Amino acid sequence: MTTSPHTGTPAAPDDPDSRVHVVLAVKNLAGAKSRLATALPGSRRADLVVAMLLDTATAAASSSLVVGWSVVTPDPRVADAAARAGATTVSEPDSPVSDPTAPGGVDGLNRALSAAHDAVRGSGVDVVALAADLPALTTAEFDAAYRAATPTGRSVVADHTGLGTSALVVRGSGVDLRPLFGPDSAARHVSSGAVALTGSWPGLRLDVDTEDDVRRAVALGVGDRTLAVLTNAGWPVGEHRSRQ
Ligand SMILES: Nc1nc2c(ncn2[C@@H]2O[C@H](COP(=O)(O)OP(=O)(O)OP(=O)(O)O)[C@@H](O)[C@H]2O)c(=O)[nH]1
Ligand SMILES: C=C(OP(=O)(O)O)C(=O)O
Repeated sequence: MTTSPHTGTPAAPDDPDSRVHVVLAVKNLAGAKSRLATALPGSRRADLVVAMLLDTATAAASSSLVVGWSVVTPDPRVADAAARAGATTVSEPDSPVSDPTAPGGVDGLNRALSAAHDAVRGSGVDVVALAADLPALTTAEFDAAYRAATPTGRSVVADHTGLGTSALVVRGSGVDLRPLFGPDSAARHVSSGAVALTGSWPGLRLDVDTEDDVRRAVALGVGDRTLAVLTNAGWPVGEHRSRQ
């Protein structure tokens, strides 16, 4: 996306194929990345979630295909950071969960992504629902996955475990996102008609949930914000490679 660095306002698209809107969802920071609780204290985990979101979004939004990106979150710090980076922020949809600080479970994530899709559908864009924890994602991988996606319908990029979903791509007018994130979401997306994309995209597939995932991401090369948080937290980044 060609944007003003200060306002994030999309400029005139410089690629005739520019028509992609990216949507990302992040839950309340207090409950985020709980599987990293033994590796990083709460404040560092929160910093890491924000950093990974911004590194992920920056890699995607740097694509000439991308005309905009949205973040759905109930968390004011996430919303503020996303807006400053140029995102449209979408309000978290109402949840049947009574405690407003509790994440809405996977249904919360799917409701959030559907709300972001609803906000842009009808404007003629294709949509990529992207995991918000892909700090090794590259713009080239994002472009390749979008271009490999079926031109009319849904396509899915499984994560590096083969079980989860890194990206759900919707191309063509009138196609529903129908997000089915959660356990075994890759298989459930395929069962519901999404085409499984088979490209070799290690950064796109590497969603970071565990300590091992952090190590894998550092080995691949993470974005600047993620690297800074990990370095400040004393994480052994060693001879860090730049994200390619
Ligand atoms: N907006 C929104 N995002 C959500 C919600 N639930 C999950 N997410 C996001 O969806 C992605 C996957 O969520 P989870 O696997 O439940 O949580 P996580 O923070 O990645 O990791 P764990 O706490 O270790 O499970 C993360 O980016 C979350 O922040 C929700 O109810 N609303
Ligand atoms: C919810 C998902 O992601 P995570 O691996 O973060 O649980 C998913 O892959 O559907």
